Amino acid sequence: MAGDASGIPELDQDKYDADEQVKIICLGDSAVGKSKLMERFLIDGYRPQQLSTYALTLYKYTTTIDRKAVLVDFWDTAGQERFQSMHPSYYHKAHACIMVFDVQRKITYKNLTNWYTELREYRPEIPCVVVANKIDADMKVTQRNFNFAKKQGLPLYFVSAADGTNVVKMFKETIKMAMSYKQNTSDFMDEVMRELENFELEQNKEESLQTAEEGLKPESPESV
Ligand SMILES: Nc1nc2c(ncn2[C@@H]2O[C@H](COP(=O)(O)OP(=O)(O)OP(=O)(O)O)[C@@H](O)[C@H]2O)c(=O)[nH]1
Ligand SMILES: [Mg+2]
Repeated sequence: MAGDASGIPELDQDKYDADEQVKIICLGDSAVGKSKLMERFLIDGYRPQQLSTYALTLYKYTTTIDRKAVLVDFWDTAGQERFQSMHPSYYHKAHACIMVFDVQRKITYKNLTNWYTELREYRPEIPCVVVANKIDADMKVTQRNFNFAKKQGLPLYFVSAADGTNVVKMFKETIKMAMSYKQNTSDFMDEVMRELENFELEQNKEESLQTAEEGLKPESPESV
């Protein structure tokens, strides 16, 4: 189990001035290159040293889609053999998933089935992409058939965090999928959550109006 993420405060959307906020999670065995892919996308860089992610890392990224400012929270973790599975809060309210394997290690491809099963337990409907990483090590792999993605009807991207091939394309398309999921979801629980959020917003508005009105009331003669 990864570190308990439930203690993480909700990100402050206002602070980033975003119209929308989406959460994208990353899954896959240890050392498939999850963190390096984030690094490549977010800072257009890549440091080859081996550094395993400790429990959970959160990256924030802002972009504009259809003239809307979008704040993306990328969740990266060391999910892997060491922990077997993720804490449910990792999946909580995620809008898309990037599932990575290493084209050089067959076991990481086989384990996609386990990651996918767990993902669907918590998030049955969110868009998910399959990412075949490290193609720089052997370009021939792009000719091979990776049937898992096809069988599950998921998009498959051949990428390299080391040289950057397809990294931006994969992330941008995933962000778009996350946005469109958020806007058009038919997931019942998500609808309920959205209603609740709207309800809370309305309530807060009413409360602050009330406070403002009270502040405007003339002081009663007794209090003078
Ligand atoms: N050749 C090659 N090596 C890569 C690529 N991406 C990552 N690596 C190497 O693979 C190793 C693991 O990369 P990480 O990004 O730390 O893997 P991770 O999936 O985040 O691993 P955990 O944090 O343990 O879950 C590092 O030594 C990287 O340099 C790639 O595209 N090509
Ligand atoms: Mg990592």
